[in-house]
Amino acid sequence: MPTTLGQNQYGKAENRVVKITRDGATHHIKDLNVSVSLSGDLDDVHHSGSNAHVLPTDTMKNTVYAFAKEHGIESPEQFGIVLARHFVTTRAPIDRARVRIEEYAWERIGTGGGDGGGEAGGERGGHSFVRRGQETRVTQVTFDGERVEVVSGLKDLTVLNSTDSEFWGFAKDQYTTLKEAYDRILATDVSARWRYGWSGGESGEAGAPDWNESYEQSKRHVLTAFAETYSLSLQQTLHRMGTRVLEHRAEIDEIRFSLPNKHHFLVDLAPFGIKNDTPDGAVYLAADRPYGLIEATVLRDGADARIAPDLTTL
Ligand SMILES: O=c1[nH]c(=O)c2[nH]c(=O)[nH]c2[nH]1
Repeated sequence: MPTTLGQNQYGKAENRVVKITRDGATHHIKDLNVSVSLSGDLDDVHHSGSNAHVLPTDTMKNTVYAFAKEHGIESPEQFGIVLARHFVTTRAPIDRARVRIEEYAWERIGTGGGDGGGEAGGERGGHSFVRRGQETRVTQVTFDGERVEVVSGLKDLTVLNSTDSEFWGFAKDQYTTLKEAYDRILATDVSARWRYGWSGGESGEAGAPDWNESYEQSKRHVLTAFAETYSLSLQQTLHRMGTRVLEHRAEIDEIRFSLPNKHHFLVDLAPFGIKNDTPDGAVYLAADRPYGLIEATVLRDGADARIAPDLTTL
């Protein structure tokens, strides 16, 4: 039966790279999960089994580790760009490379020395780390031989406002039982992806944003907007978070969020003769499912919407 080969790509997924850089007794750690995927003139391997155009995924794995040593890991974005350019520019049949990276953050364990976990972390603290429990930093670099596209962001950044959130005036039908809320908990695990306007210099990273600074500031603006918005819905909070990032970070053109609404239900303690809506606080049941899922993109005026709707695929 005649068939047509559709979109295809191949690569090595989830290369776990830990790089230690020694600066005397003070060590630095970078901990990444790197996934490479290549596409191009790969019809033959699917049709006839000829592997002439197939750089082994094992080689991709080796390249990731060799580049970590040779080029260093300044940021996940810089590392992804170097890798993506390498595969497209050195392999004629390959016309597109996509590199996805997650970064797991570590912080120093301070062991005395009085500096409470500063640079060296005390006498013996320069090589002891504890995993930072907050968010995971993510990036995706795509290179098609001409343009670099960088989409970065974060996931699993859990935040909660214990007041300044309402939800009322919503549409109602015969199945609506939700009570209007004038003072509720608003909590979510922020997943965000932002796309940079920069698309690569003639060579290397000329004119590229300061990736680490951009990440830290964007995260800060997301958190500040969450904390400072008096919320009438999670949708409104999402829009404020996106707008704030675009207002303050000129290098970003588009930002998308996926926000689970982590519902907290006031527990009915009336059967026990206990009033549970007192002004001095209340007890809630933190439900894990089902959850509302609020997703939207905020764009700089005139920018293209290029971040895929489903953030779980990124
Ligand atoms: O912020 C909210 N947005 C909704 O769309 C919604 N729907 C719902 O039941 N609760 C909420 N809360």
